[in-house]
Amino acid sequence: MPSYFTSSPGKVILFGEHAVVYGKVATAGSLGLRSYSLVQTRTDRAIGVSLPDVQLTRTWAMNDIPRQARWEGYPYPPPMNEALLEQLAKIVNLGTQTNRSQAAIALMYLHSHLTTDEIADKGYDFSVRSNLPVGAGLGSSASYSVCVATALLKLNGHLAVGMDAIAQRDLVNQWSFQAEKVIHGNPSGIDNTVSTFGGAVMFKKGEKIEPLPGFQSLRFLLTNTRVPRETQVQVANVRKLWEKFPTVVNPMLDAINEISASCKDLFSQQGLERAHLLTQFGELVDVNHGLLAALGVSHPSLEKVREISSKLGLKSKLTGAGGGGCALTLIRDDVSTETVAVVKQLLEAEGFNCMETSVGGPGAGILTLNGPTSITEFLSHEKAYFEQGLDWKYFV
Ligand SMILES: Nc1ncnc2c1ncn2[C@@H]1O[C@H](COP(=O)(O)OP(=O)(O)O)[C@@H](O)[C@H]1O
Ligand SMILES: C[C@@](O)(CCOP(=O)(O)O)CC(=O)O
Ligand SMILES: [Mg+2]
Repeated sequence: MPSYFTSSPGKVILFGEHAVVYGKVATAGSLGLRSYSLVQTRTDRAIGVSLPDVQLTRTWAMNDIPRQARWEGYPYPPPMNEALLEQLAKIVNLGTQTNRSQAAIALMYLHSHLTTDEIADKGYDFSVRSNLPVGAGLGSSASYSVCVATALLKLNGHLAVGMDAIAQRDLVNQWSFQAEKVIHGNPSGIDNTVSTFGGAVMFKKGEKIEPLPGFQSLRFLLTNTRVPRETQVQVANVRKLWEKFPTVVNPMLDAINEISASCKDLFSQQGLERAHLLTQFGELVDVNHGLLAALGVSHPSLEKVREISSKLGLKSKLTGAGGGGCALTLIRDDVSTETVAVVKQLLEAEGFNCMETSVGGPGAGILTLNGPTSITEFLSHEKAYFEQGLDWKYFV
């Protein structure tokens, strides 16, 4: 049996986080930071799981994990099975609401549906490591979910030869959304969609994504405040505010929707000077942050990023669920290298972690290797190893 490496990117939400959960439009792009997974069969009917980023190494006996009978629409996901989730939480037995347990339950939920008799008879090892910070707003959960979905679909032969690239990615996207549901509760689907398909897009729940050409040329500084937070908690807090004051919150969500619409207008205006485009983009960044702060998802550390960057004339907003995690700062073309260096220095002096990035790279990919590979070797190599001259298939 071959081994499969899979890889999928994190994402950055430029406009529209939280509002997107309520059916509003959001704008997002894939990041250069990615997660990588390795899956390969065993011979002893066990599932070996190694997730070093959440400190989990554990082996389960195949017979201990229930498998679902085939359902209508197989292999596309059936509606979420809450009873199965509860059952898996007990079997996995890693506590509730911990990073490790959510990751393991999401994996087992997909395993339960996708594992064929042939693979169940052998067992498999599954391992993930990521270059993304976990729980910082860059979509590590979605990137992890896409790796799980791609690996299990491929291992079990569901990404059949002859299935076209779009259909394959659609299947991966649907299953990674299920895994995101296990981790987040009520995700919009934007993170797994961007991680699966890559690129820079406008996203609205239930609609086809719309590519945004031109975004690849934008430069951003990402600042991880290192203040931990969980997406699930931030999303639930916004929900409480919305339930309490719907007439106040709904217009705010509508306003956020219009930010993505205005952004799209900016990029489609013929002849608009780039300097003007970037200035206006920065103004939208500012407005979006203000609305998110009003929804209660900012944090003193995120306000600190805004204070420091605005002193040097730069616009920042929180990105992802907020409450800590990462902020995004637009680097206009006229901003000098020295200015960027000063901002970074000031932010890092606060204990934050900065990186420059652009958005819109490739989505999920698979690399098929012949014969077994050592997981230890896999885990000891950094990202570069996987990108050196290897024939990744991005389903295209
Ligand atoms: N590399 C990884 N290995 C295992 N689980 C991961 C990994 N990255 C993310 N996760 C899962 O995703 C959760 C974090 O998701 P979330 O709170 O949505 O933050 P983020 O903004 O990073 O997506 C973790 O608790 C864990 O369950
Ligand atoms: C807040 C939200 O819009 C994005 C969450 O992103 P992250 O998990 O913080 O990377 C939630 C969602 O869209 O499901
Ligand atoms: Mg997430």
